[in-house]
Amino acid sequence: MSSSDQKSPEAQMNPAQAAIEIEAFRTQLDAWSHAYYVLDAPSVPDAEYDRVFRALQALEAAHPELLTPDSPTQRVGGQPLPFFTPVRHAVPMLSIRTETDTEATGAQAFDTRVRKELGLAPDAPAVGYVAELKFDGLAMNLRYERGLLVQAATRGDGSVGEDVTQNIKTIRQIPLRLPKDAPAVLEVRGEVYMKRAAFDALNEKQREKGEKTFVNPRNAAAGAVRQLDPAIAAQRPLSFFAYGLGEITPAEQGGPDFQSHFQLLLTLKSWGFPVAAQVETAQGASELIAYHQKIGAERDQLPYDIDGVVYKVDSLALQRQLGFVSREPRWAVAHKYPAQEQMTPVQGIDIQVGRTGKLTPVARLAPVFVGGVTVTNATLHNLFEIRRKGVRVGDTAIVRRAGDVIPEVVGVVPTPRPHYVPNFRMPRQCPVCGSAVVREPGEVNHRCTGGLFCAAQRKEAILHFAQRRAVEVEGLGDKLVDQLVEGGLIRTLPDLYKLGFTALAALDRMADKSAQNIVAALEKSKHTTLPRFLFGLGIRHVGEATAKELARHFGKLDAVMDASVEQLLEVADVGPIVAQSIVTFFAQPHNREVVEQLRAAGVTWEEGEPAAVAPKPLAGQTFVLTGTFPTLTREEAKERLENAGAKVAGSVSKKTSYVVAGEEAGSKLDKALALGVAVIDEAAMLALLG
Ligand SMILES: NC(=O)c1ccc[n+]([C@@H]2O[C@H](COP(=O)([O-])OP(=O)(O)OC[C@H]3O[C@@H](n4cnc5c(N)ncnc54)[C@H](O)[C@@H]3O)[C@@H](O)[C@H]2O)c1
Ligand SMILES: [Zn+2]
Repeated sequence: MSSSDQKSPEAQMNPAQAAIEIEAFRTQLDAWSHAYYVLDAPSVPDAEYDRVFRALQALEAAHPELLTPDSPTQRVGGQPLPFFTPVRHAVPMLSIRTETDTEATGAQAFDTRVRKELGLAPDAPAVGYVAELKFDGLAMNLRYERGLLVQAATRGDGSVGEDVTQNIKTIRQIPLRLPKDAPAVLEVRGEVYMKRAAFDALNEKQREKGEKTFVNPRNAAAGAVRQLDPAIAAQRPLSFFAYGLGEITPAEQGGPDFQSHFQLLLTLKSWGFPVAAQVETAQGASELIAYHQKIGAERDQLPYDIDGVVYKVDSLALQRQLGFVSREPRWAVAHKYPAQEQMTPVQGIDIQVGRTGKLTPVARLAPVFVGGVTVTNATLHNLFEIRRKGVRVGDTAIVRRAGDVIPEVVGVVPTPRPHYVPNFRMPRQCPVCGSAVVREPGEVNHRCTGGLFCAAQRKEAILHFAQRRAVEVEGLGDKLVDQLVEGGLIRTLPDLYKLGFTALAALDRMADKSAQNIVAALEKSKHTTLPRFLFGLGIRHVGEATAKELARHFGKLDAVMDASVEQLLEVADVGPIVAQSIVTFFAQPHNREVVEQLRAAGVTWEEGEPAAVAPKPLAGQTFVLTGTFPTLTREEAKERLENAGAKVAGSVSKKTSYVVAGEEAGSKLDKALALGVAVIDEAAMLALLG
């Protein structure tokens, strides 16, 4: 406490009141810690946890008689999970004191404290430090005996961690064997983390499968490390950085005689451990401040999350002299940056239409400072993510912004809603163009079907139409399309053919010669073919090959436009999803108008006669699928069979033509055998498909 007469609000509280407050804070922090450390599923952002943690620290400081050893402020981490073998650490794994001030003064405060503890005179030389990144992952103790990795353990509660050796062995960066000069016993400490790109890819995959996503890379890494199945851990790409030591053969017994932390890190590197390139030595507070600022500016560009930097006294002799307080060393401090996750109320949910027609729900937020910028909206990805995370208007969202990735809502803080709020629904019509919104079976995303007309999709539509494999307008690239659309010269595709030399030549950075070339290219593009034109319309799932088949089958554009799902299904290569997509596309009046305008603008092709319909090889046959196939997923097999005209049913009956059985086939196989239905494997099915 300062010597001033003014008492802090904590100190003014009477002891009974303080005891109640303290108890409430401890209960809250314990619950959050359990979710965070034990379940790997944080329920609030770190910033919120830290805020309550500091409030508890302040109360305990003002009322030291209420401090108990079981307080969250006195403990490290969480209980180890019972299904891992416990590992008692030879040297405890502690926490690091956090300098809460994210400004430069944080480094100053640390240096002042160190100098005071060491009893240095004001004119004594600057203290030597090492400055490192504070990786946002989980701490790991790697134990090597006679050069071999024998055990990897989590921090756990600091004294007892969990044996996760099998999972850690899947991290390629961690050496399994050390060079000859490594000591007989060596424990290396460092952080296991997941790179942001790996994390984004993992979540993207989870999202596509409609499965639960991870809140942040730390959480994903912790979940992977504390995974019972090493095969799953191996699929989650993890990385490692070394930053310190646990037990080591003493110098008297032939171990290395390190003098400084920096020397220790260099040696770890020489033994094959990854050490961050950003580790630096620094003299005194001013160089620490400079380091904090430099890394702060680079933070967004780093391929992994850091939540701050760590300063350590470099001399190991001075470290020993400074020693430890209950849960942290006195010779190190973490100096943070603005948090990458914050809480804020959701004020509304808007829909954004992307350039390919995907509808993305976006949370409109009360402005919040996160990851170094003020954020007012954050993506919710898709309807299923909203449902899974349980986000409704009025809820308090946890918003994450890391790197230059767009901010996202990773969850909500579970709090009761004061009144009933309906579940969010996706609109049935595109908010930009009014066309029908669809979601295909097995897909998580909703899409606008007005591809040719929708203002959100116009750039994409023009580029797709003008590409070489479609209606080819030579010289019409990305930049020019941007210029034309943003300058208001083109609203829909047919406007392309209204562009004259004068309008083009008037554009910025457009030479007369280039303008002439574009006019000529546009003229030339008017003579095209039906397959190119059909492909150029950008109908979802209609690629070049399908466009060719459609043209061959129907001969004329109008026949394609008016075809029913059944008629489309007769086309080789067209299954139910493609057929539905074509029908929906031409059911949008605006898409049809655009096609008419293109024809009116003079786009022509030679039409042909419809081809004689070759019956599909498996028309009239019914298949039932069961078990896991060696090469195809069930969905793929179904699609292939349906494209070939077969029906795929869910249960076996006398009418079933074939049961395709894979590994671990279930009761359907028994039924087929009982009814005498033909049972084939995947290879035989592929043979039938031809
Ligand atoms: N959101 C929640 O509900 C919740 C709950 C509990 C804890 N937390 C968060 O956990 C953190 C507190 O945990 P803590 O006590 O482990 O402290 P800490 O994680 O802030 O600091 C200690 C850890 O830093 C790591 N570290 C990274 N880089 C390092 C480096 N270069 N040198 C040394 N160590 C390095 C080590 O793993 C070490 O264990 C806080 O950020 C807190 O917000 C959050
Ligand atoms: Zn639209």
